[in-house]
Amino acid sequence: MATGTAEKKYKRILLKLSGEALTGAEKFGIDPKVLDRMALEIGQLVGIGVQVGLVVGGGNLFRGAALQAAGLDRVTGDHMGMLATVMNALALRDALERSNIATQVMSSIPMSGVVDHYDRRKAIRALGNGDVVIFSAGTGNPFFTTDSSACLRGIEVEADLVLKATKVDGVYSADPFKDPDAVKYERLSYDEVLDKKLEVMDLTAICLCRDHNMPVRVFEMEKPGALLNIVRGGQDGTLIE
Ligand SMILES: Nc1ncnc2c1ncn2[C@@H]1O[C@H](COP(=O)(O)OP(=O)(O)O)[C@@H](O)[C@H]1O
Ligand SMILES: O=c1ccn([C@@H]2O[C@H](COP(=O)(O)OP(=O)(O)O)[C@@H](O)[C@H]2O)c(=O)[nH]1
Repeated sequence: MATGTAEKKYKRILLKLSGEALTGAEKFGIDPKVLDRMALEIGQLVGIGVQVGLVVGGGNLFRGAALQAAGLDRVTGDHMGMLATVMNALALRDALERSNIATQVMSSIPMSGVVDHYDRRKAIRALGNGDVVIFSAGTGNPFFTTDSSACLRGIEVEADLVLKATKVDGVYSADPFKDPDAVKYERLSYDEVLDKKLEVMDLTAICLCRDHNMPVRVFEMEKPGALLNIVRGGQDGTLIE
């Protein structure tokens, strides 16, 4: 029953991977071992017939805010950050295709000859054909984050769920890296995240999801099997809805 519906709760997901996660054991850039592990986990989803859209961050290479702090113009820094996400997307496509998973990269910033320009209808068609689609270059606009682009693309392609893979195993009452007494939530409403200013995801992204009823699950990518478990209906991490 390779593609049986009983094996999965969600038909189409939008998975957001943080750029920083790609660094793995390396000091900078991209750790090929992390790419291979992600390809393996994503391949398991494709194997049970889940349609997978991906958004990858760029924080392992450049972040606009950090470049601004170093003296660069903010918009230039954000352009560099968005280009960084395209590099990560190319690396991820390479790893997925080496694992025989058909993958397309689309960019919000036209980049003829390198990747296709984002086209919602083409993306939906590719997802329907079982290809993984990586949405790169964020929203194409400065002052946004890849959390927002993940939610935006997830809503546009009518995904059933946005999954935010991160370093922590869910949303806590405070940043668990800073507050050892922070308590994990199993479930939160969008308004609770906004009212409590929980910073696991940027608030623009949460507002967008609230306005379009897009559920978000925040989970720990390093936890083996968590991703597959979630698409089968498991409760890893925190659900925001
Ligand atoms: N209330 C909270 N619950 C969980 N994580 C939080 C919270 N507030 C801040 N964080 C931080 O948010 C990070 C997750 O965001 P993510 O986008 O993956 O990281 P980055 O900071 O690299 O963009 C976690 O690693 C955690 O340190
Ligand atoms: O729509 C977008 C998405 C991203 N970025 C820039 O790209 C960088 C990398 O994205 P992000 O910080 O979201 O990556 P992550 O934290 O997930 O690695 C950001 O810091 C921004 O500078 C942007 O300007 N517009």
